[in-house]
Amino acid sequence: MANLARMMFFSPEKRLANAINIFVITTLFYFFGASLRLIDELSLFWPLNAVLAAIFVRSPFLNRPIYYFLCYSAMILYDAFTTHWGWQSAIINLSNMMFIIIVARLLLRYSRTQDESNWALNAFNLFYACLIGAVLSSLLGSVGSTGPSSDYRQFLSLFADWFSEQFSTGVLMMPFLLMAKWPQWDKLPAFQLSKIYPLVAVIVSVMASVVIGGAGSLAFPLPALIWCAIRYPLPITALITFLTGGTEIILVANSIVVIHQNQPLMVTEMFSARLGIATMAICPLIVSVSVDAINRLIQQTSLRADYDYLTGVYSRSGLYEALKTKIPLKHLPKQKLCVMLLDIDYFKRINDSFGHECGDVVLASFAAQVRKVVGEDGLVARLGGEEFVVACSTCSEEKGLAIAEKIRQTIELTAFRYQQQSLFITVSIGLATATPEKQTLHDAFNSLLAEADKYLYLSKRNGRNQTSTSRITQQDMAASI
Ligand SMILES: Nc1nc2c(ncn2[C@@H]2O[C@H](COP(=O)(O)OP(=O)(O)OP(=O)(O)O)[C@@H](O)[C@H]2O)c(=O)[nH]1
Repeated sequence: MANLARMMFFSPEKRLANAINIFVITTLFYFFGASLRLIDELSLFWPLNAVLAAIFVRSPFLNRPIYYFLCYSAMILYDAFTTHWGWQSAIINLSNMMFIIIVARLLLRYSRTQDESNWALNAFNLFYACLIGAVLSSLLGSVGSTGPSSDYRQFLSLFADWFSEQFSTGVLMMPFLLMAKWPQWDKLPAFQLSKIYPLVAVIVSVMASVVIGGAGSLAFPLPALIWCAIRYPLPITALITFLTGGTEIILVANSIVVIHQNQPLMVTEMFSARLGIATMAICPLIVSVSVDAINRLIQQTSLRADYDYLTGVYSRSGLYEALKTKIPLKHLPKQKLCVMLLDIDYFKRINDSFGHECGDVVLASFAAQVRKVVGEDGLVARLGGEEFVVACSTCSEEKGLAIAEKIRQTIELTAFRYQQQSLFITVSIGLATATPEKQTLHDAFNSLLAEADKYLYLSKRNGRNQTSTSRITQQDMAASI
């Protein structure tokens, strides 16, 4: 949703559109918040501040005084038309702006400087940014609306109410608002009943809170939420956590979850319940971001281990993994396994004459050419240095030789570009072919690799730029091309 929302509503180039959109969104959410205030059960939420703070974080170019001023003006205008608050409206809305600006600025400052993949730290940042933003804005709001000479207890109760509302709404809503992405419907995984178990567990645990009651019941959904964090993507976990936390707050405020015998709830109890729910809500989020970070790390590590960084072809270990799944020998038992060992001729001269960087460029282009010739029929890997291996299944030894010769000729005719120069290289190839019968593919490959190495040595010794193999004569070679 980040990119989509940015494309639809905000863009660094379209300042007028940004100004109009920010004004309209502020007015709409102000209206929405004011409407929630009319419904008793939902009057505990003021989502505008969290929504605007998330918008300013997701579109950092909006963090300019003019856009802040437009938000503030929209709030003041809305109040002017719909309330009789007078000067108090200026203070209350200033306190709203304070939360929005502090949270957005803190998140932009401390989350952006960190490694993007270090989401766990970002979740902590969110918690502390909401805490600081809520304390400061509630102070201003409560002092401003009660006045300096008012009753101390009235101020404290207003502050507690204000602070717990801002903090809990921020912590519950912002993770989802910051991470939400527009779903790619065509890529959604198939439905499986087992996938909804964590969600069902959340619903059951909330119901258990209602039945059992007491302050401890507020923590009942925590294990189920952590289960969600492990099973679902980050934005989904953030959404479920937000809905669960919001539901709990509504249930407690309306005495459906009874945490205290003396009803109605005193402000300090509601204050404590809200803070508790918000604090609980951050835990699954931290688990979720940690799981996300671990998954990314595993993906990156296996990518690094399976592929050669410079050329993009398989590494030695990646080739062994790919052999298990990608060579279709087991489906075609008569097929032959063909292993070619390729070594660029006089590669040292390229490094010596044009530099190591040029050598790297040639290696990468060489690998790309080999991949192009081999196509989907085989696997290409770099064993190290300027030595590569190709493994493919063919119907005959001659077909394997034809592929090897096609590679050799393509390399010979290719002009490798480096800066303004064209370089020409040749490659020597050793080829070994067999029908793996009782051997595993892995063992067959290893013995063919050792055999191909001997033929490669022959190719080098006989003058390079040639393919050597067993029983095949020069006439066969000529015929196979
Ligand atoms: N640029 C670059 N050079 C590499 C890399 N890995 C190995 N080399 C160089 O590849 C060269 C291999 O040289 P040799 O083993 O002597 O082989 P050669 O010069 O190709 O000669 P023959 O194989 O006998 O035809 C060495 O100079 C290595 O430093 C790499 O990743 N990048």
